[in-house]
Amino acid sequence: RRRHMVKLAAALPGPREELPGIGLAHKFIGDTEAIMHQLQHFSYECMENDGVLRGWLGNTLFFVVVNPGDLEMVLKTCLEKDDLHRFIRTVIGNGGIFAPVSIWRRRRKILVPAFSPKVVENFVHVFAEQSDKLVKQLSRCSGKGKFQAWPFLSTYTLDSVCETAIGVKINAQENPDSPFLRAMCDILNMICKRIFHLWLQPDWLFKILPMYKKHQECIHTMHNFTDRVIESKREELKREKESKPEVDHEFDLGAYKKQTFLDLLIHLSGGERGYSNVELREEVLTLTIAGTDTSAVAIGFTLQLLGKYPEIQDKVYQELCEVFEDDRMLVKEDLMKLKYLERVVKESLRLFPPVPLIIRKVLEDITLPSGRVLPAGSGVACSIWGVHRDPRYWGPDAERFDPDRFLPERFNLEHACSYMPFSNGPRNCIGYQYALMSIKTALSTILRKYRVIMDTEESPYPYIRVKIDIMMKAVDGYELRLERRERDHHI
Ligand code: HEM
Repeated sequence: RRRHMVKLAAALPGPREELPGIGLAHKFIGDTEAIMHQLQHFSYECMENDGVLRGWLGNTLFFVVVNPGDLEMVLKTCLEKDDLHRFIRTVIGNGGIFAPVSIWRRRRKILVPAFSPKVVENFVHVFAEQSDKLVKQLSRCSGKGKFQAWPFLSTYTLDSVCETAIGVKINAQENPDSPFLRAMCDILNMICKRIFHLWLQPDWLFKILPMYKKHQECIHTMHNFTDRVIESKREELKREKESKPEVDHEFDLGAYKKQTFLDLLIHLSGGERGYSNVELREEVLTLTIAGTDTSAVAIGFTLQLLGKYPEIQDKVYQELCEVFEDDRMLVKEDLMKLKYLERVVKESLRLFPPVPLIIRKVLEDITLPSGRVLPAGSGVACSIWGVHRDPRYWGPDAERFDPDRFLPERFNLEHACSYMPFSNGPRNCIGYQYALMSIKTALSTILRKYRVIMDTEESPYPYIRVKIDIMMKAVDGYELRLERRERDHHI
């Protein structure tokens, strides 16, 4: 099988920097900014090689793919996640996102109705309340020069996810030192180090390092917190059932409109005979991890882009003035009206996708629509960063920040996979509508109150230094300045 793999690999172009024996491993020893830079570099090299590039990492064979036709096939047929994801399983076990396909199928089926638009739009009031808190927190920094927006944005998304997923107000925005938040940040950082630093990968070695103790403490904190919430929810449901035995407990989405994901998962999986407490914890933690940093990153990049291009920010503000005639809280009907803001967010997700690449495993040889063959046993890195910036599909000004490319009359992509910040196919992001609502609510609330100021970008091609930290994040922690809008109480 290995000989077969080597033979097929040799038929495809590889990067110039490959060394015998170690392949490209020497290219990934730098910090997370250097690693992201390499990944971008391979994506561009991949574009030059007709959309597919191979590379060895030690003994493991990987392919980078940016051809949208090929990507569609990979995302449809290769559903198994790469082994690198095993490090995150120490926290979320078999939670949907990285679970083996055999477990994932059932869990996805249960999760789909919980994310139906009818359920998700009922969370908008949570996003609006949390955005209001965010704006209050930001007032401490407005008019006081540059500051890092990241701690404000990530606590906004964590508070929103915790309230909608488990119904608990953890108040991370007011208490950024909360043990759960600290544990989540620390564990994600350690997992990222393990993914990219080969020497931290063997379990036996990792267990004797000082980092291991902290790793276990973080897991304990996160599991303990979630377990307590689940136990109290079980008791609440039991009490409810005892007090109203005559009520029909059959599941009805309409009746559960105001419920959290935890309520929905208990009911959709079959109530007392459904998910065990461990399965519930795995699913809840998956949603927390999948939904927190991703949306915060998207808000951060969009704010920085608007700071760099004030004329685009003015247009967003204009639209906000038209939709909000006074200083009221956002309601779900407003979101549909914010069409320009939506184009801005989509364009920001195109140039700065929070998940810049997805890695899947090839279990059987596959022949791609472009004719290339990926051998069984290899890994495929689907480069979202690459496909979003390929001039072949986005034109010669592919790297220009131009929200109007999403105008219905201009947006006519040949391939669905040319734009896929939320991935594509059966394992795509289940939370994309939730994410867009949360992002638009936060941005519209911030931008009604404040003007974002950055050094304006002379070039139409925005440059932001980025690193890979599970998600792709700005190196500077989303540094910007805020200035209060003069007519803040009456827009
Ligand atoms: C801007 C924000 C977000 C981005 C860019 C994003 C991106 C992604 C991507 C690219 C994947 C697919 C990975 C793959 O194909 O292998 C994914 C999966 C997933 N996302 Fe998101 N996501 C975002 C927000 C959210 C939110 C808010 C939630 C939940 C509250 C969420 C829950 C999930 C889950 C559960 C999966 C796993 C789906 C499965 O394997 O069946 N995401 N996300």
